[in-house]
Amino acid sequence: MPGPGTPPIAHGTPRITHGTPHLAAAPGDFAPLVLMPGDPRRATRIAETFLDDARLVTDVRGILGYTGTHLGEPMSVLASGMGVPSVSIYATELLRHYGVRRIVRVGTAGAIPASVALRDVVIASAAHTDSQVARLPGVGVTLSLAPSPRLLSAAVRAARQEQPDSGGAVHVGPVFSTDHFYLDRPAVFDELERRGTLAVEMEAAGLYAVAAAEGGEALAVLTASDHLRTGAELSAAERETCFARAVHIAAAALLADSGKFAQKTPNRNMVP
Ligand SMILES: O=P(O)(O)O[C@H]1O[C@H](CO)[C@@H](O)[C@H]1O
Ligand SMILES: O=c1cc[nH]c(=O)[nH]1
Repeated sequence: MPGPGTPPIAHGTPRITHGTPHLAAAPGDFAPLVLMPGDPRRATRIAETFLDDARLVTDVRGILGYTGTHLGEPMSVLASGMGVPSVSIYATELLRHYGVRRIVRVGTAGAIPASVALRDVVIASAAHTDSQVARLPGVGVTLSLAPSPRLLSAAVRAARQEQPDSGGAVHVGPVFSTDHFYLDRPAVFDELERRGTLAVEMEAAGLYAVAAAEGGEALAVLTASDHLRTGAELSAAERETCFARAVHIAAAALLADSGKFAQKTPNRNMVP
């Protein structure tokens, strides 16, 4: 308990003595560029297949984080868990305390319109949401949650440069980040589809909101793992493996003009 005269520790601004409340990594353990899948097992797979010399840097709550290099550039991968609160915690701690500059989510999503097929990639140029994360408390403002323009254009460039036989289509457009995985709301999806929304998932809006608040750059590159209209879906095993194209595009976006992202000094709140 704080003694008399001890300033209270605000919720969300913990006094850090060892890592952060949710990451056990030491200062400097994360690279400035981070790939962020939802699933910890996907984080391990990305570390094994996309990073050279990857080492585990955190495993608190089973949320696995690794750092290595990709094409010679330091790069990390950290799982986000599911939903806006979870991704917001990890993105905030990375950007605020570990000197991270860019985070690209590599997630799965449910396709909404018939034009998006299973295994297609969706680059989220905006994130609609039913989460409170889009509200600026007290001032009556709803935020437009959008990715970093630089990462978005780099991802689109990388998708255009793919080999013609590399798989299904790559789409660019708005997605819906919802707090509800199981709520059956066909009318909501009809309205969103009319407004050009390509897919539903659960984290992009939270990531974009945190990046805006913390001054970082973010993007979400999603793979359609199921289709809301047809009910078609990938197996759990395929969900784990079919994201390679999305990760290639995401890594290319992270590396855009990355020369300027030499490892930053970790935030002074971080006591080793
Ligand atoms: O596969 P990930 O990245 O976890 O993304 C999607 O899968 C989870 C739901 O099954 C949610 O996190 C949703 O956003
Ligand atoms: O959040 C998600 C992810 C995949 N498919 C969905 O329908 N929702």
